[in-house]
Amino acid sequence: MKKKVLIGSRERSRSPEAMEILNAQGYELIVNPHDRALTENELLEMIKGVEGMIAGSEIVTAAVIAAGAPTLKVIAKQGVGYNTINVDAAKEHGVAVTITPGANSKSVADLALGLMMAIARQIPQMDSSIRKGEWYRHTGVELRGKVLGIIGMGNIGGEVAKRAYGFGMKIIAYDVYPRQEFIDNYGVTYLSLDEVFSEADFISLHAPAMLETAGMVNMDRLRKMKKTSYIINTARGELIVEDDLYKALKEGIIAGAALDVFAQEPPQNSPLMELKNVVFTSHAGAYTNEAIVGAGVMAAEEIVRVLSGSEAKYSVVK
Ligand SMILES: NC(=O)c1ccc[n+]([C@@H]2O[C@H](COP(=O)([O-])OP(=O)(O)OC[C@H]3O[C@@H](n4cnc5c(N)ncnc54)[C@H](O)[C@@H]3O)[C@@H](O)[C@H]2O)c1
Ligand SMILES: O=C(O)CC[C@@H](O)C(=O)O
Repeated sequence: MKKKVLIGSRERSRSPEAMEILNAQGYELIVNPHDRALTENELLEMIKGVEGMIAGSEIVTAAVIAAGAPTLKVIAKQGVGYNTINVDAAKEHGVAVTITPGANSKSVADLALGLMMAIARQIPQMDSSIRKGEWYRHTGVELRGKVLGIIGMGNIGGEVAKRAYGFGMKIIAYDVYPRQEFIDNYGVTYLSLDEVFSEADFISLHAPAMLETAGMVNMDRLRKMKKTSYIINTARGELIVEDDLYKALKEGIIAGAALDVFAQEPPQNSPLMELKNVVFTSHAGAYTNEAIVGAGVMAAEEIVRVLSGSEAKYSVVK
């Protein structure tokens, strides 16, 4: 009997290269027919009898993993933020969970810099004002000479530092594991979390969503920031207390924000939408042709490794 593999990732994040790798193994592919994340009910149906799964942004709950057991052997996240997968349940059922480190870091870093420039020069605001027939020149600020604070200096944080260094920014960072290569290559100075918040002109978040980071950007930290400073979040919505950010933006405690990720996606009736000093993108950091192919291929290779009896290369189940 053919081994079944569920492709959970939505249509536009699927790469033909990844599908070819799986097809070449003779697997039967069960494919998410939608251009959206599968719901829990859909997953509960589709996971039955499946041995491997490529996961996109859908939430893989304990119930879904239990419904896939004991056939399910591996869930390969096409991406790096595995807070969407119940890893404890996977461990309990002997299911490997893998990620694709580095595959989308350049794309996310490009977007973080794009957002930084968008808020520094008010690019979206000018675009919408011209469309209304106006001709208003916003005065912005240069990135050169400004202090960039990076929270979470891993693969994406490192790529952001590389780009910001090219722009002549001074880079400070907070990470639980400082890396010498970033000090040597981009002159990064590691500081405490509170020092980064008080010294930065721009803060870019790149830490994973976990107990220790949930709500790390709250009113206490926002009040430590300069009134002229900006915050950019391309990591996870859980890192920011959105009500506090709204208040800080509305009351001029900070100058602006750019958000690719939200506590609830898509955001529903968020007061942030009323504000002019915020720029939004739709969790699109990893949505480039290059990252989709890179991460898709890495995820497919993990499925093949595990289903052919080898060890996964990038397992997150300890
Ligand atoms: N917007 C998007 O589409 C998108 C795409 C990819 C990743 N992401 C998010 O970005 C995050 C980072 O991705 P990455 O590839 O750089 O991962 P990574 O593992 O390479 O880097 C994460 C860094 O955060 C550090 N860290 C861990 N705990 C911390 C803490 N309590 N405080 C500060 N730093 C801490 C780690 O030491 C590591 O250096 C992912 O977890 C994911 O949630 C978002
Ligand atoms: O939800 C997605 O498809 C993007 C995944 C991305 O956020 C990641 O963590 O790598």
